[in-house]
Amino acid sequence: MYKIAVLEGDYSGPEMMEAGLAVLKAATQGTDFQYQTTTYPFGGKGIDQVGDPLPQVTIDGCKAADAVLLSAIGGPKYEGAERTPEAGLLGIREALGLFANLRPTHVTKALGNLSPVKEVAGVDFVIVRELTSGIYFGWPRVEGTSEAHDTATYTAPEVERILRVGFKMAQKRDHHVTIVDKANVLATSRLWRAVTKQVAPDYPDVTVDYSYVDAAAMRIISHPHDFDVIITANLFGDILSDEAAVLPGSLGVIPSASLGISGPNLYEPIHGSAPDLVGQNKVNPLSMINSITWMLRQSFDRDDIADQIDSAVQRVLEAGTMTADLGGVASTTDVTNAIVKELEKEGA
Ligand SMILES: NC(=O)C1=CN([C@@H]2O[C@H](COP(=O)(O)OP(=O)(O)OC[C@H]3O[C@@H](n4cnc5c(N)ncnc54)[C@H](O)[C@@H]3O)[C@@H](O)[C@H]2O)C=CC1
Ligand SMILES: CC(C)CC(=O)C(=O)O
Ligand SMILES: [Mg+2]
Repeated sequence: MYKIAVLEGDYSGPEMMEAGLAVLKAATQGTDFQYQTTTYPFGGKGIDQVGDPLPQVTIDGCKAADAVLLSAIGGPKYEGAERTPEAGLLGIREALGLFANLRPTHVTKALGNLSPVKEVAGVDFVIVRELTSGIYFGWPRVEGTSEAHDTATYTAPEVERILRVGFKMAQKRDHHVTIVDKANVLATSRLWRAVTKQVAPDYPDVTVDYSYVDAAAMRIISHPHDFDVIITANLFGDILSDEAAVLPGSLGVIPSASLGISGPNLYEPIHGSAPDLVGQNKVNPLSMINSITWMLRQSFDRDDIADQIDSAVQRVLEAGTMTADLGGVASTTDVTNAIVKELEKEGA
């Protein structure tokens, strides 16, 4: 019996988690995939329930699980809290040692026509984002009214381990890595380049190029077919992955996987808690559903079940059942129920 830790999120987060778990249940019904979910207090819910966005019970429960599913946290109610939901999010990534965050941009046939950008069908790249260091974690941090400080820090081993994740991934894809940095300004970026030059010879079948982050931001939209694996620092990966989400038409379809050295992986949509959509049955559940298929493949080696969900999703999109962010008129539950129905047809 696999153990899945569930962190259900704030604002629109729980609606997405409910949709994702309904699809997981339908897809695994009648199979030998046995699992139990346990929900832990986390983020804004952690603050509301026990006064802490990341209580110890949640860290312990996640560490003991086989995989963690997380739906986005945060929102207006928690702005200015002493310990914010976002601090809890950074904390769980650190506590589980999840240093590699994989964020794919894959424009399938069904999504190709929905993009505001031209000729994007077939675009397929992955952003490999360093997740537990850089400016989001650097010290000192000084919060002030007349002056404030954030510190960007990287050590060579931190850079090396994320580079190796990206290079190995490129070996299984199109053998092309782009390092995105700001080496014309930042010392940390120059360290990334120096470490890349040491690591790259271990992967002779992979071509490496470098792009400053400002130019990369433009090329992701103007020449998205140029990329295969982008490896980049925490802050740049956060920003560029939201930008890249424009290519398949919406943030609401992009999943992510966060991997560590050992212990459970964590799967979550890349976007936030969409407070503007809360309670309206409008949020796109596909980013959560796609996160769950990734979990089935990566943590449980169940490509068979993941493939069934993926094809059910494609059929539902091709039939035009989609939420407003993709230009449709369907609700969250319409999309979820349509996917469940497709899965039930397969199982029948
Ligand atoms: N992993 C996490 O838990 C993350 C949490 N956040 C937090 O989320 C809160 C809201 O942040 P925002 O800047 O508003 O970003 P957001 O990603 O929640 O929303 C940005 C825009 O995208 C739309 N959107 C996002 N997900 C969608 C979906 N599945 N379907 C349809 N539309 C969707 C929203 O409606 C909004 O218009 C903040 O407190 C932020 O700190 C932000 C990013 C990641
Ligand atoms: C909310 C932040 C802490 C992180 C973020 O935006 C992300 O991981 O995408
Ligand atoms: Mg983000």
